[in-house]
Amino acid sequence: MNLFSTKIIHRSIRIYPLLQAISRNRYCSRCWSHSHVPLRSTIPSYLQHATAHQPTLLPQLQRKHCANAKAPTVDTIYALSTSPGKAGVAIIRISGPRAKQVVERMTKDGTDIKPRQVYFRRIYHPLTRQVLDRGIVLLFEGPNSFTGEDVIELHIHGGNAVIQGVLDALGGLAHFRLAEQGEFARRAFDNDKLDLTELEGLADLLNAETELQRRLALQQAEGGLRQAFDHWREKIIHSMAITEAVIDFGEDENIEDGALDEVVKNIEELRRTIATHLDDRHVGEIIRNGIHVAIVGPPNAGKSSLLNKLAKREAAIVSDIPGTTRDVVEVTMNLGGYPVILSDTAGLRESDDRIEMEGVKRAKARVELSDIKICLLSLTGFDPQQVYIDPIVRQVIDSETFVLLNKQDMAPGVSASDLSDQIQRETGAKKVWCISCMTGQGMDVFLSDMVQLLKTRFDQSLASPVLITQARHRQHLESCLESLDAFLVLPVQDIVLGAEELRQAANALGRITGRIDVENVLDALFGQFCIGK
Ligand SMILES: Nc1nc2c(ncn2[C@@H]2O[C@H](COP(=O)(O)OP(=O)(O)OP(=O)(O)O)[C@@H](O)[C@H]2O)c(=O)[nH]1
Ligand SMILES: [K+]
Ligand SMILES: [Mg+2]
Repeated sequence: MNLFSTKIIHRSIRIYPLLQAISRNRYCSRCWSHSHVPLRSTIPSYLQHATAHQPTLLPQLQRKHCANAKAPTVDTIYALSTSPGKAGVAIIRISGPRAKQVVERMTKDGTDIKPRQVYFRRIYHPLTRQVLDRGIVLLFEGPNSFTGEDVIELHIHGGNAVIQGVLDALGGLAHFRLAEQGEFARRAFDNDKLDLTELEGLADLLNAETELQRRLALQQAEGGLRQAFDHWREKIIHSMAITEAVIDFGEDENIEDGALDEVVKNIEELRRTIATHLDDRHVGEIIRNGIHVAIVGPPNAGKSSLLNKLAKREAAIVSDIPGTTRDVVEVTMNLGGYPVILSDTAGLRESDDRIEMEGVKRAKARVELSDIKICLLSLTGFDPQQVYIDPIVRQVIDSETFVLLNKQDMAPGVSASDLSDQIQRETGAKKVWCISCMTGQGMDVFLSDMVQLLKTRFDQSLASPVLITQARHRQHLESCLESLDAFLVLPVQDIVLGAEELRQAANALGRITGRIDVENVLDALFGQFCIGK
């Protein structure tokens, strides 16, 4: 069966509907890869590819995937999906072609089980018929399950012997085996239930420590990024189909005038969209990884005292000896829902002590890497008439720095607000507060102001549905942008090169969602999952 013969194509009055068909069918619907189709291919040749890969064109052909797609899995896998250890309830998840056997062989009357309904059943050993436990049995029939295969969940009592008994019994069934780390998620990916960004979102959701990280991860796990990236990729692929049709047939033959102008216009628009998303001040990545806040300042200002106060534990050594802290001391904390990684650093000063100078070097390096810089100064012996800040400290204060004047308890006569204003003017810092780590004075105001500042800095960007959360996404988006730019500067005659640039751009987006070149990313990703996920 040849749906579109070359003859029909040449005779077609309007090539656009056909181009749409091509742009849909030309790329393997499974992997969206196009690399195995020669660039200067004829329409029949890509229809040949399309029919082999696109079941809607030739339903009698079994759905065949190209090399990027996975072979069907055979083993049925099982694992404890809840945390190991004693608990009220434990959930064992089973996925694979033989999953239903669990119901048939390990419960009585197993045959009457309907998908997505809850059954309270005795659970038996399939061979000895010994009762292992009583619990809930749930069936999710493929493809409407997490993995896309038949999935059984057994909710049993969370005692070690019960769990082990049921796991051992499952191991006794033929073609059943314990799942590897992240294998359930892997099957979900292989069965097109999730793309790479959704998997990454899922991993982040399991690791989320704060409200904001949870929100961000959930948005991504639900396909927020996939939709955007796929949509952009489709736009490029559509433009590519038109470009290649022009290569094959020339703009004069049956192709609407200005087809290429339309392509250029679309690509320019897409370029702007992607550039806007890249210009996001790294908000998504910062929230995902934690906001790095560095505390710097002269020795004995109370930096370690501040860190301990905020962390609510004695994480760093405090003493009245200047130069106590040498290494960078890090604590993670939740500041009003924002994930913060707070670093205490060595006091900045010139010294003959080699180890202390190494500490100073590390302090400066940490300041460079931080998203937010807090410079702590001591009010002991501070003379408001003649403010002196050591040049080595002054160097790190810029218009983005927050200054904290500590030990307010040691300067009782000084007006906090007047002094803050004065120091702000003199140093050009972003904002100045007076506090005391000893008495807790001024601490509430400082913390609520900080949360407000974080809100101002992050919340607007966080509302965006397409937030780049990983360096990996940024890298591929940048290379996509580079290819689009290269396409846009090419003269019209270089249309063959232009099509190649578009292909590169589409591939770059495909790498984000895992349509192509995914193996190395997958290995790293599945390592983050536990056995039962
Ligand atoms: N009176 C008073 N003393 C404080 C306050 N904060 C810290 N101190 C004291 O100041 C001294 C130095 O505190 P640290 O926290 O070790 O100071 P640091 O800035 O980490 O010092 P280095 O690590 O040596 O750079 C200690 O004796 C603290 O108890 C405060 O608010 N008021
Ligand atoms: K100290
Ligand atoms: Mg210290």
